[in-house]
Formats: sequence, structure tokens, C-alpha cells
Amino acid sequence: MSDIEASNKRKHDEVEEPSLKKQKKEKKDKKEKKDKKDKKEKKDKKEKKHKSEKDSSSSSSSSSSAPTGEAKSSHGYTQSQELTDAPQSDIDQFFKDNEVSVEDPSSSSLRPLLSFGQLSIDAKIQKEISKFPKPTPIQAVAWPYLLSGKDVIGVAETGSGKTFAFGVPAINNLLSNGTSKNSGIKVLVVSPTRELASQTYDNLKILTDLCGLYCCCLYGGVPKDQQRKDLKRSSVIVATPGRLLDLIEEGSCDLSNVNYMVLDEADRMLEKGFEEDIKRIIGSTPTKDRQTLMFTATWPKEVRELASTFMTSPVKVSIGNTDELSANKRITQIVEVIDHFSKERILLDLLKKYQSGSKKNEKVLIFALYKKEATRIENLLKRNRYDVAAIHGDLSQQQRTSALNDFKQGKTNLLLATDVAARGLDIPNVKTVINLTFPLTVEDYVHRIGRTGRAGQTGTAHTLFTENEKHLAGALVNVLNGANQPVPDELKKFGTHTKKKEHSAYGAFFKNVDMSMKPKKKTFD
Ligand SMILES: Nc1ncnc2c1ncn2[C@@H]1O[C@H](COP(=O)(O)OP(=O)(O)OP(=O)(O)O)[C@@H](O)[C@H]1O
Repeated sequence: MSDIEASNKRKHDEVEEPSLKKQKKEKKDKKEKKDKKDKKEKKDKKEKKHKSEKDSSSSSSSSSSAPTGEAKSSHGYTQSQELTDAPQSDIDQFFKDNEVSVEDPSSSSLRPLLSFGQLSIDAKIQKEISKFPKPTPIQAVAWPYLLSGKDVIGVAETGSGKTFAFGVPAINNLLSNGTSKNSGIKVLVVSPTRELASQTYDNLKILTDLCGLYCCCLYGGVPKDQQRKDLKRSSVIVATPGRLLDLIEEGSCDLSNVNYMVLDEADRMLEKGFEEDIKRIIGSTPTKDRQTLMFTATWPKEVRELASTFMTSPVKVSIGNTDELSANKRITQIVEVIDHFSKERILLDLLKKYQSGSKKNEKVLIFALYKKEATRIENLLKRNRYDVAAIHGDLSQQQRTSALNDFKQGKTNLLLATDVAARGLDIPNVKTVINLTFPLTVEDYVHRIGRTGRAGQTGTAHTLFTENEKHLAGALVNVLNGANQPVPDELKKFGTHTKKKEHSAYGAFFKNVDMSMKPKKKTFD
């Protein structure tokens, strides 16, 4: 199977595709849409004019130095007196310790929140979030900009609290804008997989429940009826693209009131294959006064230009050196170069190593690349009397959900998954990730191993690497070096040539993008 076929196959595992029926309906609606489009174009012209006036009113300079103490107030955010009074040396130290970099076209230089006490938001949300000792760096730096109404690109390592980084301002902004149950959908979070959408929903629901608002989760593989009902009263939705488009096109989901939109795992959502869906979804939200957020742990140059077309003067907040692809440094990475045919025997040896004796009950997550491989390995493990749960695209949604829950709750300590589980999933206490087959990209590798070592913990990732993946050896060596991990000689033998990642839309002609450039605006019907 070619890489492209495999990649497309994988995407089918992960994202709900709009149905054929819908495509027919689309044709029928085309004429109607054209009439609407003419009207909309007129409206958009006016909005564009308004936006470019807004953009040009802000300076285009950018800064990555620690902001100074002057009290700031904009769009409902006022810097607390405590933060204003904090010595500049504390702010400088925070920037240094956490390798923070901020590129802010409007030079608003908002100080990071060094404690929850410096955050002035709704008391109920404040109380809930204060169950943690302090904001994580991405929360500390992004919150002031998000509460100020800025578009933000947030890049920080796996397991660093990005969900609340975008979730807390989302719900607080709803409250400060006086949102009620009848205000329509105001907040939209788009996620690449059903499991991640559901997890993000669980997190946001904690906050909306506290505030008397409703949140709902839209994904495929389950009936639509309940989702249609939930949509009627929800202010916040978390959705996978396919089901969301289905519900938009049948008229059950109206995004025209959305003013806060998040692309979670943004680089994945902007990849070819999802790009068209994302354009259609964004095209259903208002262009004017929409705050747009992109969050991820990996931000390849290839997607940055496309991202900028959806955003207005975004502030880019990075924790760590995010210009280079980098992995969480608390994860011990072991890479073993092996012969393809010895994989299964080595896997059984690794399970003895990572799940026996005092480690008997430790959670291990195994990644395979294809559904067929996952099924074959699941059978192998069962034959060897391992109690293994599995998540991949050949299983029903009910089977996927119950496998993940069993693993989360520790009912089973071994989970076998395809890349459907690579991004975002926050599973407590995964001690070891085994990459049985290397993923298609090194970005996916960083996300896969990020299922361990979350929220300040440590973990181990053991990766089997074969000659079939030698074109990724150079990029993997860079990730290992960046995290001070040993590089096996056998890996170096493949050479350290790094194959440039091609964007399927821009191909070999892709240009690296200057983030200080003014965004170009595209309008979608
Ligand atoms: N301020 C905080 N202090 C400590 N833990 C936190 C804090 N905020 C969130 N967490 C916890 O950290 C864990 C990881 O958070 P989250 O899932 O949001 O990570 P992420 O950065 O989105 O990871 P990924 O890149 O894999 O999607 C969660 O269990 C979450 O509850």
C-alpha cells in the first residue's frame, strides 16, 4: 500500500466523512446557494473592509521578550493589580524557565499569569480550575490574550493543559457577554477524532454545568437524534468535521452566532483531506468578530500559511522551541532498529519487560499503523493470554468507547490502537508507549509518545524502527537529539537526511512562511 493510500485510509479511520446522500443534496442546493452567495459576497465585502481597518489599527511589530508591568485592559480583560505589581525579574524568569516565546503583531505585551489568584474570571470557573496548583505555562501565557479577544495560535508539548488553555476563556467570555441558553451556538471546538471530541466535551461540560449553560458533542457512528435535540439548547459544541457538516447541511446546526472557534490539533485539521471540510465549517461561521484559535503540540511550517488565512493578526504563543519539532523531555525514548520480520517476537519480549513483576499492572499502549495489523496483533496477544483492548476504525463506536473506558479505568492495562488514539487522548498513568510500526510522519510520532509523560509525569516510549521507514530517520534523529535522548548507531546508518515534508496542497513549491506577514483573507461560501 502506498503512503498516500495509507494516509487516506487512516483519515477514514479518524474522521467522519460526509455521506453520498449529502453530496446529492449539495448539488440540489447549489443553485439556492449561488443566490445566497451573491448576497453574502456583498455582506462579506463590507466585513472585510471593517476587518482590514481593525488590522491596520494595530502595529505589525512582534515581540518575544517578557512584557513589562503596565496594567492592561481590553475586551473585558484587566490585568490584576497583583500581576501589575509583580517584579519584572519574576516575569523574565518565567519566560526563561519555560522557554516562552510570544509573537504579538499588536505588541500588547500582556504579562503571564503566575498564579490562579492573578486571574480575574467568573468565581465558579476560578474555583474549579484552582484545583490545580497553578496554571501551566501555555495557560499562563495564552489566557490574557484569549480573555482580551485575540486570535491565538498556542503551541505547547503534549499533556501540558491545552484543553483548559482554550476552554477556560471560552466559557468565561460567554459569561461576560451575557450568553443565555437561547443565544445560539457561540463556541465551536473542532476535533479530529470521536474519542478526542468526547474527552474535550467532558472537560468543557464541567465548566458549562457550573455556569448553567449547555455543551454538546457531535460525532459520527452514533444516531443523530439526540445530537439534534442537544443542539437546540447548547451554547458550546465540540464536534468532528463529518458529523458537524452533516448536521449543518440538513439544517439542524446553525453556526452563524459562533464568536469563538477552536481548531484543536490544528495541524492535523489543516492537512489535505480535512482542509476542505474545515474551509466549509469556517465558511459557516461569521467572518466578523470571530475569535479563532489553533492549538497543537506540533506546528509544521507547511500548515502555517493556510492557518493565517483563517485568523486576524494572531498572537503566537509557544512553549519550548516549537520552531523545531520537539517531544516532551520527560519521556525516555528508546529506538530499536529491527528486521521487519522479528516484530511480533520482539513485541512479546517487550511486554515481558514492561508488564511483568513489579510492573505487572502498569498501563502499556501499543500503536500499530493499519487496522489489519491491529487486528492481527490483537489476535496474537490474545493467543498469548494477554487481556487486550483495541481501538481502530474497523470496530463499532460502541466497541471503541468501551475499550478506551476500560483502559482509562484500569480494567485492562493493555491497549492496542491505530493513530486514531495518537492525538490528544488523556489517559491516566500510561507508563509505556510501544510503537510496533512507526507512524507515517514524525509529528505523529511526537503525538503518539505524548500519551505518556502527561501533566508533569514521566514515561517511556519504545519504538521499533525498520528499513521501511528509513526516509524518516533524519527527522527522528532530530527529535531524539532535541530531547537529549540517545541515538542508536543503526538509526544513524540510515543517514540523517531529512525529507522535507510536503504539503499536499502546496507540494514541493511550498514556501516557509514569515509569521510577521499580514494574513491574507479568504472567504468561503
Ligand atoms: N494547571 C494545571 N495543572 C496541572 N494539571 C493540569 C492543569 N491543567 C490541566 N491539567 C491536566 O493535565 C492533563 C493534560 O491536559 P490536556 O489533555 O489538556 O493536555 P494537552 O496539552 O491538550 O495534550 P495533547 O497535546 O496530548 O492534546 C489533563 O489531565 C488535565 O486535567
